[in-house]
Amino acid sequence: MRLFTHAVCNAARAAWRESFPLGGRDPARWFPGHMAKGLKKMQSSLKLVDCIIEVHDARIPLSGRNPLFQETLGLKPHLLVLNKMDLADLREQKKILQHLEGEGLKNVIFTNCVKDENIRQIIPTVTELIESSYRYHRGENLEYCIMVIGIPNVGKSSLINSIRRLHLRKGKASRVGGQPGVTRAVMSRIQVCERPLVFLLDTPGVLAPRIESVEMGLKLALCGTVLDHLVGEETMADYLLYTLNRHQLFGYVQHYGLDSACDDVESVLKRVALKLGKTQKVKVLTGTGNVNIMQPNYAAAAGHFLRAFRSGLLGPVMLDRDVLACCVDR
Ligand SMILES: Nc1nc2c(ncn2[C@@H]2O[C@H](COP(=O)(O)OP(=O)(O)OP(=O)(O)O)[C@@H](O)[C@H]2O)c(=O)[nH]1
Repeated sequence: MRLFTHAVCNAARAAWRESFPLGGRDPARWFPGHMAKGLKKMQSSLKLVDCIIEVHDARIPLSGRNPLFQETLGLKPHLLVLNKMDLADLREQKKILQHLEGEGLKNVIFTNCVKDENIRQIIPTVTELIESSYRYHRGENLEYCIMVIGIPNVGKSSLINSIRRLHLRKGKASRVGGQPGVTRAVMSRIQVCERPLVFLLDTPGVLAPRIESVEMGLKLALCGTVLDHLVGEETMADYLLYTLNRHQLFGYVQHYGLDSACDDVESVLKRVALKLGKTQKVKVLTGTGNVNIMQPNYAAAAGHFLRAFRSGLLGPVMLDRDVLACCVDR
């Protein structure tokens, strides 16, 4: 423990990169441009639904949402669910809510689908929202149909399963997976509650057609909304390291048994690889011919570093801290 405290003190004194080298990267190449079909299908199902639940990742509450959702599906009452709250640093929750309210989003709930946290609030909130939006009482026997939308891998299917588990005590109805793109089509209605009678529609994740900046692209990639190999695991690991250091989140030092925090991704990944025994034989040409040497497997180490972050082992993170810092307190 003393060792770790010492390492953190060293880290706090160290000079971290002020910015991340973004030049030459083209996020347009990371994000697939074939999601328009899903959005069209969602639009055509819109007449069947009373309300929209938009799920987004609580680690990026202010960025990366698809603006087309508001444009094409914005006619219906809208609840924003910021999921994966267990992985997010929510110390500035009030500021986040203020900022979202400024954008016209008054109905926001933070959830954790793994532990069913705050899930109980969803049905009463949406039914109240529907009743107040349509300004008439729909009666006891009517059913509600709600479409669940969002970018890939934010937990749309998990949310549906979680609501269903809580209200109906039934198992999974929608497929869940750690990779983006598990749900590929707008699904048929899934009953999630008996009283009131509520059906949810699961939909495929739809990313914005254009990513505003490289940094936003990297944040979206860290949250797993795009396949890692399209961005490059080592680039993502470097951006993760940069973010953790700037936020003074030095959990990775202890997690990987490093001597101190460090801003050089190659050194960190080398230590990660050695600790995990992830080394590989590489042929090197020397004056006496080819010799085999053992080298750290940087790709495997980067993958491990990303998985540790995504499962919360490196501590909760707020990737939108820079955006929040620009928000004016009201
Ligand atoms: N830690 C944590 N993980 C979650 C939470 N909700 C979902 N997950 C995980 O996130 C991953 C994606 O969940 P899905 O429910 O498949 O996400 P989706 O939005 O339906 O994904 P697509 O089908 O790609 O659009 C899975 O590995 C889930 O177990 C949460 O609240 N906390």
